[in-house]
Amino acid sequence: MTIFLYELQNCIDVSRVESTAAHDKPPRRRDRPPREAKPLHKTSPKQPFLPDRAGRRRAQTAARRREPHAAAKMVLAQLGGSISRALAQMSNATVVDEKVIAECLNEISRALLQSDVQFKMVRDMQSNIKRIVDLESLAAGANKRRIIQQAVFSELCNMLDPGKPSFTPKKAKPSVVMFVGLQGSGKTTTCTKYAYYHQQKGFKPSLVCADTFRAGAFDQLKQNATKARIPFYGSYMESDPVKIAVEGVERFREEKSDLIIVDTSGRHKQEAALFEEMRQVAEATKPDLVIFVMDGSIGQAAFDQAHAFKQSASVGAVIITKMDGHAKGGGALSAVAATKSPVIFIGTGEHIDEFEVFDVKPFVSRLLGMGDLSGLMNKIQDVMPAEQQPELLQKLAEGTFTLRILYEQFQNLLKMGPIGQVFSMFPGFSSELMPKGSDKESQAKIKRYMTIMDSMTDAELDSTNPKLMSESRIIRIARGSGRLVRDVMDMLEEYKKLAKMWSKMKLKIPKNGDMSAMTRNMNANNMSKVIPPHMLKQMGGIGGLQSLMKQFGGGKDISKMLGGMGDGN
Ligand SMILES: Nc1nc2c(ncn2[C@@H]2O[C@H](COP(=O)(O)OP(=O)(O)OP(=O)(O)O)[C@@H](O)[C@H]2O)c(=O)[nH]1
Repeated sequence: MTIFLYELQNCIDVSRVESTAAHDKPPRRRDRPPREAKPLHKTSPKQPFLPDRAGRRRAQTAARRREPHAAAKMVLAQLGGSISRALAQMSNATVVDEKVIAECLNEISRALLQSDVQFKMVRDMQSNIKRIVDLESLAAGANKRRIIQQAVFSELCNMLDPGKPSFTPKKAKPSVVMFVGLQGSGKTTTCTKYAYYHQQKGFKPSLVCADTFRAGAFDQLKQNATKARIPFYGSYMESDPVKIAVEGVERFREEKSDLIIVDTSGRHKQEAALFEEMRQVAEATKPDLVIFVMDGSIGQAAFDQAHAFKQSASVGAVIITKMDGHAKGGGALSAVAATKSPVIFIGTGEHIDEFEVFDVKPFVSRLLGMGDLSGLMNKIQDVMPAEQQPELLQKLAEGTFTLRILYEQFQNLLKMGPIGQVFSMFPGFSSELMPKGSDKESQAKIKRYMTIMDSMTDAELDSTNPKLMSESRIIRIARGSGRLVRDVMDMLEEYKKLAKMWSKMKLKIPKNGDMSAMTRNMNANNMSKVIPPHMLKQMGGIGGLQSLMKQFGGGKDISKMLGGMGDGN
């Protein structure tokens, strides 16, 4: 845990860097009539050409007209931050009376409205909370802040939960799932992620590319599907998406695929003809589920656009993409309201496995800065195989914090997903606290360190002797990894700091091998010595750390988290 905390704090320190990722999109087919300016949400790296200055100005004006409240867009993390602040301000008040509660609710409503949530939803939420928090009927001494926080929590959960689960595919029973969404929302990428997720669960998925609108769509799907070894169907020549969809579905039904995924063309709200095409594909393939893919940054326009899709195809579920880092996602609540369908997954990166099942309660809990400890524990247990844990503890207890251990922990940390998200799983933290871009920067830093370590010998990786790293070795490692000598020295400095921290932990492994006894000495005082001061401050000092550890369930769960060998395990 300390390693994770330490690495998390390193992420907060890093300065913002611009992403240089480029993704060129092939030009659209020439046989289509020319289209209007691209929608605002289209990611710039995918622009097929760079318009001249006048063209850019025209596009910007058009974009502003389409999204009048773009400036008011708030990132989801900011929404959580605003709500948490409103609640915190209320708890600072000496007496919680009607006026204080009204102010707090107004503050929360303002934050929700600014995050693109529909006015009616906000108004309903406000009156529901007022009903729950009826001051007169509350017993004296009741923790009003907690009751209000709980009410806000359950109201947000209600907003995100349409009350009916979506269709879920069953193994060995053929289902057709059709993906719809705006241009560039991440539909094609998400189709493959969805197929891959189910393939890992034992399904036999297949992909049909009925996107005949974007010239590169078939190649993109083909490439992704090939990498994931998922059968695909599409055509370079055929321009009728309905024909391709029907042929693809038939082919894969014959091949006994139990999850046939149909990718359709990207839409823009105004393009009525394309909406009609989507309706025809749905009519011809009779999907069991239509999934609306929405870019997490769509903002204010989310409700109307989701509503437009719902009207043209019977949307049964929503997937929100680009929720990694600081994606704007206030519209998620509106999309659920507009489609009356649940969010089932979120996309957390460009890679195939950067895809998470969406669970309403942990999500809202993180949003409100209440953390998601069970999610965090699951994540840690997922990435650190149980059989590795006792061995790691044993080594740490012996004071052998080697570079190899650090390398393995880096691997685990990267597997845990975007660091901002891991961060928000700690109660009291919000990913809002992290500077923009720091997620990418910290991941890049970890990968850089790992590249350096890849150029080390086994003896160097397993050594605990700091003197081993002589000048000549450092120069050799820098040359081998293509990095500067200074980079290697920086990495070694970080390693030394961590090694020192672990030596302060003074873990004692009892002779009888009872690891729980060892982890019991990880009390708040002990832990506070190894947590970087500004991180400790954010946690609310030793008191905050104590309550965090209590929430983990004391030594027992910490031992579970660290070693999976606590009492009764
Ligand atoms: N960071 C991040 N990028 C994503 C995510 N999902 C998709 N993308 C990226 O978003 C861009 C658009 O994705 P596509 O899958 O091509 O979008 P599309 O909706 O199929 O596009 P059209 O065919 O034009 O409709 C690509 O660069 C993807 O790599 C995500 O969850 N996180």
